[in-house]
Amino acid sequence: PALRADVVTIFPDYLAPLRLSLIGRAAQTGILDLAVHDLREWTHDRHRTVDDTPYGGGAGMVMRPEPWGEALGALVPPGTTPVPRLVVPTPAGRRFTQAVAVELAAEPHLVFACGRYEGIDARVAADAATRMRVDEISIGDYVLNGGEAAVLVVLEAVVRLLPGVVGNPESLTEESHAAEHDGLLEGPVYTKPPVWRGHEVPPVLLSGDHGAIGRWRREQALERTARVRPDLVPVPVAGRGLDGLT
Ligand SMILES: N#Cc1c(-c2ccc3ccn(Cc4ccncc4)c3c2)n[nH]c1N
Repeated sequence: PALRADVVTIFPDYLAPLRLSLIGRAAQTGILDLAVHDLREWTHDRHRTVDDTPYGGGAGMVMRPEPWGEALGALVPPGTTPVPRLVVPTPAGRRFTQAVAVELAAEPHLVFACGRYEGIDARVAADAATRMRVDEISIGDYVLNGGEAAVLVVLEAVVRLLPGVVGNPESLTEESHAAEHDGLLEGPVYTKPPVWRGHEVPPVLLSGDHGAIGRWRREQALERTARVRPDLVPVPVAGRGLDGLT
């Protein structure tokens, strides 16, 4: 497979959508080797306890280190090659961006640790870091109840970049946030009919003049990016100007 992904969670059913559509097909065709594991497999008490009260007090519960240590030890036994990257979703992580998705898509093996409660005992990541790269990531500046939704987001963004997953790989270079699109947002898209409820498709798109169409699309991307995400608009670099961006 191009990518092996292990997901450890106390809610394995939450990852069921990964069996659908593009990601599901990638798993079916062997591009992706996906395994979802229930953390409680690595508990030994009658109640299969995965959490406990936080040292230092405070609200909520913290995930105990022992089950995680055993789970990661089972999934990444000493001597495992290639050494996987441990991806830990957390509100306190580095921002997950398309550039990070490209980085992760180059990895042969990813292990995802889905936390719940107030998070995972910090010693789990510290201990794992002695044996593998640990990447704490956040999918955005809003608060979720756990890491599972983040894993769905990250895996979708990563797997679609793998060769053979998306029908037309060219589409990956023309989309919003793609480096090949200078990180700009895409402009509007249209299909048949040429007029719908009185709304016309911009005539240039029906002109067959591919130079004019390319310029129009560029202009639309710049205009939309400046309006919706001014932070993404490239600034002219001294001496390089906006080559090709105007
Ligand atoms: N990625 C990502 C995230 C999360 C996230 C991820 C993992 C966990 C595990 C536990 N929680 C709950 C919690 C813990 C501490 N503070 C607030 C909420 C999580 C939230 N929230 N928002 C994001 N963008």
